[in-house]
Amino acid sequence: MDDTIYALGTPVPSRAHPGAISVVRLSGPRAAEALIFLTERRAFERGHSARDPALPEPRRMTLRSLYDPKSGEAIDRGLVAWFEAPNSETGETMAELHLHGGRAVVGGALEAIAKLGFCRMAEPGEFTRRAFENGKLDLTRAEAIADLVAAETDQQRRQAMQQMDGALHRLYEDWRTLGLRTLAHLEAAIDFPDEDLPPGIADEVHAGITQLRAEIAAHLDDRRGERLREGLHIAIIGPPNAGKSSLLNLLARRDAAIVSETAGTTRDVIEVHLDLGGWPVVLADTAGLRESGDAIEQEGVRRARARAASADLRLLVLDATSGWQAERDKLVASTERWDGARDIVVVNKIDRASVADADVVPVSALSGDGLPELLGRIEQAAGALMQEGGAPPLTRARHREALVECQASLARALTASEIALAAEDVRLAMRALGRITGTVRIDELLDIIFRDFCIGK
Ligand SMILES: Nc1nc2c(c(=O)[nH]1)N(C=O)[C@@H](CNc1ccc(C(=O)N[C@@H](CCC(=O)O)C(=O)O)cc1)CN2
Ligand SMILES: Nc1nc2c(ncn2[C@@H]2O[C@H](COP(=O)(O)OP(=O)(O)OP(=O)(O)O)[C@@H](O)[C@H]2O)c(=O)[nH]1
Ligand SMILES: [Mg+2]
Repeated sequence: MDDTIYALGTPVPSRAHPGAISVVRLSGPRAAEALIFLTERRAFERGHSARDPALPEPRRMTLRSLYDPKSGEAIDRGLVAWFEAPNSETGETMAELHLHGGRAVVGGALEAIAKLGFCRMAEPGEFTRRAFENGKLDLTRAEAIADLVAAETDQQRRQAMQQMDGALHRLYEDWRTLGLRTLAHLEAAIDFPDEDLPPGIADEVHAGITQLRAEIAAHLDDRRGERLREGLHIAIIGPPNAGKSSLLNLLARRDAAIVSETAGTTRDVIEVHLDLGGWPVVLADTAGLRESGDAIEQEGVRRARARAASADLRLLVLDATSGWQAERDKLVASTERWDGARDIVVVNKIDRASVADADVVPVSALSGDGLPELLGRIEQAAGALMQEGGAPPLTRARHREALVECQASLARALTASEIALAAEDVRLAMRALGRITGTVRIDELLDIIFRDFCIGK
């Protein structure tokens, strides 16, 4: 944390995408000093102090030339700003160089900083990690920043923003406060072993733990957040040759899957990522469902069934020209987790046979007829699955694991044979909760979390 770190905060400029502007950020005790040496020609040789009046007012963008500290050559003329600790993103002194985009400018600026000899390149996520270390944000907010940068759809961005505002942090800290209050009751009872528990305390402890368990259980059941981060999984299933791959290509607007008149063309699961009405979707095409003597096709059918079972939503695609009602009844009955109220039956090839049935969505993957209606139905089903409630959703496997551990400890506390053991279980449960927000810090965990960030974040 004593180091002054620096990194390019914008994408690496390439020949194809030089970028109009590139931003380099520095953070640490010598960031302001670096800015002086970079913006005052020859100051580096002469020597200068961070208190030098040549620094612009903090938080004020100022147009300056940027010089190589060794040669004195001008590298660029751009806007610079600095932030005085602790009033910055990281809580440390920070400086920003807003350069012209382009590889030579950015390369020259990074080299110039390196030549100062007292700054080093930042590790992935190191800026955000410093913000965490300096108490600017908790781990759930730090993770929300990574999610915000990764967000590709409106709904993903909304969720990340909600988490960045501290919605999850508040939820988990409120639970911890409740648990710690219960723990205090238990500890009071241990400290006075000769006395009976005051009347009502045992009930209060029991009620507190039970309430906590119920709230955490409801939160664990809520898959909205993880679905939104990872994408809603939709599986296209149906008999061979019904036009499943054709439909996937139509929805993806590209030739992602091979289409042919031969039944049994698709064997592997083929995934495409789509934005359907703001919902991130992972749409999967699968092998046609039929009994087959071919071992490879059989494996494809096994994968298709597995995908149908694990998906959040299923599209059953049938062929309008060949007894689709009987096929539908058979496949609906044999598909695990089929939900008549939510999953969608699509009857394809209506360019060749008309379909009048209010319970199915008629389409032609060939002509595109019925596509708007199908998209409407999918968005409606996605909306129902992701229905926004008041409580912020669980968003990460890391949080889920800690909450599952918390639940197990609370369950043990309820059945513990001694008060001291119950107290220890509640203490463990609260440690698990504290790990989510970082209130209980574990260095290895921090390494893992911030390693997944991009450099410069
Ligand atoms: N130029 C620029 N744009 C950027 C960033 C940046 O670092 N530089 N950010 C990088 O992520 C994001 C903004 N995040 C920021 C978070 C906190 C502070 C900050 O100065 N916080 C102070 C003062 C708060 C205030 O004035 O209300 C503080 O917390 O004490 C700045 C940027 C997005 N845009
Ligand atoms: N007339 C007509 N033909 C279609 C339509 N959709 C698909 N086809 C044709 O039906 C045949 C099968 O299409 P695919 O998309 O490969 O069918 P599939 O369900 O993926 O088949 P498998 O991968 O073998 O299970 C191809 O010859 C397509 O051109 C449609 O809406 N109308
Ligand atoms: Mg296919």
